[in-house]
Amino acid sequence: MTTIAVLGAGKIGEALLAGLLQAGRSVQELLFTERHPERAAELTARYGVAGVEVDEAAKRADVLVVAVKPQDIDPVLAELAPVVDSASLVVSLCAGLPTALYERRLPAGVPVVRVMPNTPMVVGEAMSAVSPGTHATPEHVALVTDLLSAVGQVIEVPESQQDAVTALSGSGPAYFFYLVEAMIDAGILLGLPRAVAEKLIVQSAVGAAKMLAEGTEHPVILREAVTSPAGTTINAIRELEKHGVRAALLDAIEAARDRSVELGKAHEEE
Ligand SMILES: NC(=O)C1=CN([C@@H]2O[C@H](COP(=O)(O)OP(=O)(O)OC[C@H]3O[C@@H](n4cnc5c(N)ncnc54)[C@H](OP(=O)(O)O)[C@@H]3O)[C@@H](O)[C@H]2O)C=CC1
Ligand SMILES: O=C(O)[C@@H]1CCC=N1
Repeated sequence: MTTIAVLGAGKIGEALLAGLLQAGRSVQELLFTERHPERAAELTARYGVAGVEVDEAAKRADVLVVAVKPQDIDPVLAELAPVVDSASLVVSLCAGLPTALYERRLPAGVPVVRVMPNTPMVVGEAMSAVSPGTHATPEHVALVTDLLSAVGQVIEVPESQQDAVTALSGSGPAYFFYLVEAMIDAGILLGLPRAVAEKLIVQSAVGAAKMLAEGTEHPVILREAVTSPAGTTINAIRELEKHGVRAALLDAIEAARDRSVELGKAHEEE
């Protein structure tokens, strides 16, 4: 039995707990820490998982998953430093934070694996990218990969690519939700009841995602197949091009990458 403690069970930490439970992990294999007792009580009531202090998490867990905001990392590392050693495995889900930061602040030899997951782990469809730090062995990577495979797909990338990964798949679900939200609004503009607009767009998204996931055709071919000569779709595409939606996406994702780099730089010291 591998015991996993989530340090900071906010949105992504809760998604991980929920996804692991959904995938068949027992509540005895999971722990979490939270700084507000009300939040801890809410999570325990919802999932049956125990909320503990950091020292107990370090004592009982094989894997310590850090899931606090990057801006909140300093006190977490200060709490972890006296209670972890090279037998622990620290997994960071934090955007921008390099494994080198953990290696500087924790005792020598503590293995660290940096992961960028995303929230679809609640439905077993996460995309997670893992990168080992200096002291993480292939076995550590395999353990983390195995853990995350229960809640979605996992790839290994060089740590130098993690800021780009964060901008693409870490934040990616938000871009799709944003587009869906805008398309539902378009349905309202055209006079459809909200519930009807939602059903039409959500099922279109599910269908399109399934076709993409099958991977038999390139996205361009799939789009062309919808775009009939002198039909409706090409009129919409012309408007999207006119409004620079493609360029906006390139700029948006580049900006997300830059923010990830900046979050890491905030801890570039010592
Ligand atoms: N949300 C997402 O889709 C993704 C997030 N991430 C990364 O995951 C991390 C968390 O993000 P997210 O879940 O969105 O953020 P949240 O703020 O929702 O979650 C962080 C949680 O950690 C708690 N916390 C903060 N400090 C401590 C501490 N010292 N001890 C225990 N708990 C603490 C926070 O409490 P409080 O509410 O009091 O601040 C909060 O509940 C970030 O680093 C982010 O980059 C990675 C991939 C995707
Ligand atoms: O917005 C954020 O900073 C986090 C990291 C990736 C997704 N959410």
